[in-house]
Amino acid sequence: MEIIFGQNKKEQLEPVQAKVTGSIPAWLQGTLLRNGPGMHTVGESKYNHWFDGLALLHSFSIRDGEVFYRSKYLQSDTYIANIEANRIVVSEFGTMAYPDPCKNIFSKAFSYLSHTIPDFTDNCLINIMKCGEDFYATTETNYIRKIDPQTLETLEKVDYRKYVAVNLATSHPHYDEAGNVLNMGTSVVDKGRTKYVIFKIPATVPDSKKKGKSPVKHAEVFCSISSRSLLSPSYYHSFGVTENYVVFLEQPFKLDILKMATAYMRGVSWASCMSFDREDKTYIHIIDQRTRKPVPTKFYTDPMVVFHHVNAYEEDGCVLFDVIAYEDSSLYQLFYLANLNKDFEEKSRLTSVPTLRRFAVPLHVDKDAEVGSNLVKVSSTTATALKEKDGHVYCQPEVLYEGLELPRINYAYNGKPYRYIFAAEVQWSPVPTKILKYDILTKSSLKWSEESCWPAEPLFVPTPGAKDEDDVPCRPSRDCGVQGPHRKSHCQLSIACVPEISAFGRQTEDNQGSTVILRYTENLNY
Ligand SMILES: CC1=C(/C=C/C(C)=C/C=C/C(C)=C/C=O)C(C)(C)CCC1
Ligand SMILES: [Fe+2]
Repeated sequence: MEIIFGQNKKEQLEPVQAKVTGSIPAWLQGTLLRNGPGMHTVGESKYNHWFDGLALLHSFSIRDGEVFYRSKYLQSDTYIANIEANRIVVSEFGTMAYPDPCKNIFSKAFSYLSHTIPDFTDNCLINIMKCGEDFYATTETNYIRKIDPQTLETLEKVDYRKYVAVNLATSHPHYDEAGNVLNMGTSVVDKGRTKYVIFKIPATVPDSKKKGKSPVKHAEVFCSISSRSLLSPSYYHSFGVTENYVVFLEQPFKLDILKMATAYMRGVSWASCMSFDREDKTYIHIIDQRTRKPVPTKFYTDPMVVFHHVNAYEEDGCVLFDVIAYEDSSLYQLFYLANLNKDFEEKSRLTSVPTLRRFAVPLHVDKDAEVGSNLVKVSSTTATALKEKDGHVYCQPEVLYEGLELPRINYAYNGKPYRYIFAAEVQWSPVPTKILKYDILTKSSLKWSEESCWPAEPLFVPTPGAKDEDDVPCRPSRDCGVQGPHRKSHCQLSIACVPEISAFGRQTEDNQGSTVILRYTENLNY
């Protein structure tokens, strides 16, 4: 296992034809871009954490039932500095590194309170973001890297801070129908304030301003929320949107800015500056997109750790939102490469299973409502919101499903009432072995798995012109190749099962690496 996780992956610069089992429907055309860590050893030095690895870009070009795969390392300043020095010289999430004294491009790694935050890595390994016609590799620092989606070449480095004051930003932005990007970031100790900043990147730039301008240069602050604490803002990996609101969880999984400011001197990683406070609460901020202001009521729930929001929508005066939640922050712990050893499947166990929780937040709190009464009047959920003496509202979720991560939806339903979640099934081990289609209405699920296969984040691709949320209209023997009496379920799931972070892993017999497979899951066992 250690070999599979920690082994440096070879680039595949020339497109190679993938072996396709089953048949890919004729309408599934285009290029799927993926990102993830690919190199964990440089010279003699090794990263400590799987999320530290140097970004390897993957592309799957799908046309006429054929798939061509290629991959290329992101030529970030971090990658180039490491390769030139033949050792790790830039700090990542779980590894503190010291620059080459001669070429110290990332040398300003500590400073004082007004410039508390050091210069971070541009090893953009987490996701790919589309801004207008441009594609960017992203991580959670202030840097993003433009890439060429065809050749996977690395283009310019963009520093968000030039346009919006954020030191950190999520890798899970939202997109509206026109392709405008909505993202969130944290601005640390800026003019005496630490705040969460919601910002927009327009999909298109007005003609007059077009010359050489990428949409990111037109990023604008949409609104901001003060952090509860100047020196310990919450860590967050994603957020939710409905048609009119933004949902932000200020969770008790926090960054300690003073620890971060001294981490370089103390020789400890950024990860060691994050902690989960199980005595604290999770604050739920609901921001009205029309007024650009938070709904004034203080909503909160029990302490939890959320990485992925699934979806959110408005119903009967409430914002309903679904998240994958943990009881603590042990997930990050498991991805230390030292833990991903041979006994990993037995020994490396989560201390809580990721659960799908639905929250209901009442938008208008009746002043006359009795203390202790449930303000949620939505019949579709058992989630509650109890009014308290001080006017605060305590939200308790409905647990919908236990054991899933890497959730995706039909994105046309983002922010809207929806029914289906596509995810990876995760029980006690952080490595998924099944793909899941969860039906929120019937609370039932369908699963796919195959021996020695580790599926990654499944992507839902709707059939052009599809009517149902999960629809792949079935044209017997044409698209999905299934003969005889036809059930829609034969080809119901158009999942392109490919890696979210690192290559889709099929354990090879000699355990010497992973083969990339694109699998059209027409053989889901319903
Ligand atoms: C480098 C760096 C960071 C990197 C975080 C990363 C790389 C997070 C990856 C998260 C993933 C992949 C979550 C999946 O659920 C921080 C802590 C933001 C801040 C300090 C600098
Ligand atoms: Fe993620």
